[in-house]
Amino acid sequence: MTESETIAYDVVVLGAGPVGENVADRTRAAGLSTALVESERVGGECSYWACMPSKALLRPVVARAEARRVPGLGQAVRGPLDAAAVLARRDEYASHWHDDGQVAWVESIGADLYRGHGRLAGERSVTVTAADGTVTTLTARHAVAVCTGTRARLPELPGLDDVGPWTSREATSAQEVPGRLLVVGGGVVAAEMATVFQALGSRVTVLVRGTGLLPRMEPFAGELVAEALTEAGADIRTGTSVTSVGRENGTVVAVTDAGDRLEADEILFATGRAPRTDDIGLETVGLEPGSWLTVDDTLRVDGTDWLYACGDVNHRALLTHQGKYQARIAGDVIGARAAGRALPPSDPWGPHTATADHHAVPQVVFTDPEAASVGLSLAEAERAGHRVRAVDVDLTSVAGAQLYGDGYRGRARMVVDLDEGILRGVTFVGPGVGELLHSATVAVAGRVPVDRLWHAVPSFPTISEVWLRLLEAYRG
Ligand SMILES: Cc1cc2nc3c(=O)[nH]c(=O)nc-3n(C[C@H](O)[C@H](O)[C@H](O)COP(=O)(O)OP(=O)(O)OC[C@H]3O[C@@H](n4cnc5c(N)ncnc54)[C@H](O)[C@@H]3O)c2cc1C
Ligand SMILES: NC(=O)c1ccc[n+]([C@@H]2O[C@H](COP(=O)([O-])OP(=O)(O)OC[C@H]3O[C@@H](n4cnc5c(N)ncnc54)[C@H](O)[C@@H]3O)[C@@H](O)[C@H]2O)c1
Repeated sequence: MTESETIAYDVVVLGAGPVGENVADRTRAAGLSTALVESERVGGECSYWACMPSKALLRPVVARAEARRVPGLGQAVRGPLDAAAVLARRDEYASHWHDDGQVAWVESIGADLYRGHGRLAGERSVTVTAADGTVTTLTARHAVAVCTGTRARLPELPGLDDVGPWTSREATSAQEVPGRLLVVGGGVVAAEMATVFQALGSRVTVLVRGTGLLPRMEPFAGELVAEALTEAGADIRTGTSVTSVGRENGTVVAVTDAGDRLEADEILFATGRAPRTDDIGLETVGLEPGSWLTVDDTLRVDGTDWLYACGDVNHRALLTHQGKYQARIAGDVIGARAAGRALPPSDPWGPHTATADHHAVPQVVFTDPEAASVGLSLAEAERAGHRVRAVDVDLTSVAGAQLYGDGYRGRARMVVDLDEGILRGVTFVGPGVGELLHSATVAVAGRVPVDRLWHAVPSFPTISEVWLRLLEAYRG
């Protein structure tokens, strides 16, 4: 270890994923000197092993499926996908795993980038250990923001170390399509990656511990996605746990709790995320290494007046857009506090409060069909004690959906708060619904009265007419 200098900044941001970048952007906009510390690539998981490469892989899969449902066009796209071309386009969208473009952006906002592993070293202090062992100490006059994200969480399973399992990183950066792929898990990564590899030619088996896919959404979302995946040829087994794994002559062998022995070329564990806080010096500030960082609505870590945590690492909503929302708020809060401006004591929808994290988190799952939701599901709303009514509509009743593709299948639900006359949550499932979601997000975050929505007239013939069907069904 080579000791070097100590450099003082107004703000030090630990982790330059999408969230850390946005904190730095806002603190620079507030006129604060800002250091950004990154141990891997500027742009984080999202740019290289998550959102961008996964969506680049999914786009041709979904485009082909949609084209096949349009007579006159469908015949032209009967053939298989060109896997090499799909992977090559994915490489472009992952910037070939180089971060030069994002480094240039960091320079453009006037933040200083430090490459190396960052650790807290007591209050307002961060050490950065570079690849050559040089240690730089950064001190923060106003704030340190931890934005170190998550890594894939693997279960403890006999044989796992020897099998060379795929996580989301290997799946999103794969350079070859395995002949047979086992997917363990039933969440978003499992659903999206099963969709990709089934369409690229793998024989996919999905082992779901629970009762269905996408358990955080309304039940019909997972049901419709599973139905489509099954029709595409995937084998989805619910209520199934893996009890051991191994490799025999290069072949993955997984044994299930039912005693089944499944063989594959690769096995992907899409079993959730763990916070990257095990080696960031949390113990030096009285916090538990490896824990999620609990924050208040200004994104400040409980019990401190200088430490902030934004994005995946605070476990509020593991989504890029929501982490960036938190980053904008945290950056503005740090700027206001540094300038000595008091924040209004209680302004839930003001610029310094991450209220949407509790009420209006949107998410699109880019499968075929897409599943898109915002706010609370019916079960979540009931658990939260709201008096609600769910209104369901079959999307096939909408002319715009019929025109979108023959045999269109989809469903929508809005969860109405009967006491307040507003929407607690909305879910759409069907081809092309991802782009509809923001209308629902505006309605939920804006607490738009259901009666006023009656005057928001959707254009004919768009899929958005589902709003009219939902409101008609609600009025009865
Ligand atoms: C396969 C997959 C697909 C996804 N698709 C979507 C999607 O379509 N839409 C969506 O909204 N979300 C998606 N997500 C979730 C999204 O990737 C995360 O919510 C997002 O990346 C979180 O951003 P972050 O900046 O908090 O963390 P990260 O992106 O994980 O960035 C954290 C950064 O901190 C760095 N770091 C960590 N520890 C240290 C340290 N000690 N010192 C220095 N640097 C450190 C890391 O190297 C990394 O660059 C997906 C996730 C996965 C796994
Ligand atoms: N399009 C998007 O917005 C998008 C895409 C991918 C990921 N993400 C985000 O990334 C995060 C991570 O996604 P994910 O799918 O890894 O996590 P997840 O938490 O959504 O799903 C993990 C699944 O694995 C199961 N599981 C956990 N341990 C298991 C075990 N030992 N054996 C079998 N099953 C087990 C869980 O029951 C759960 O269904 C999510 O929060 C998600 O929102 C978002």
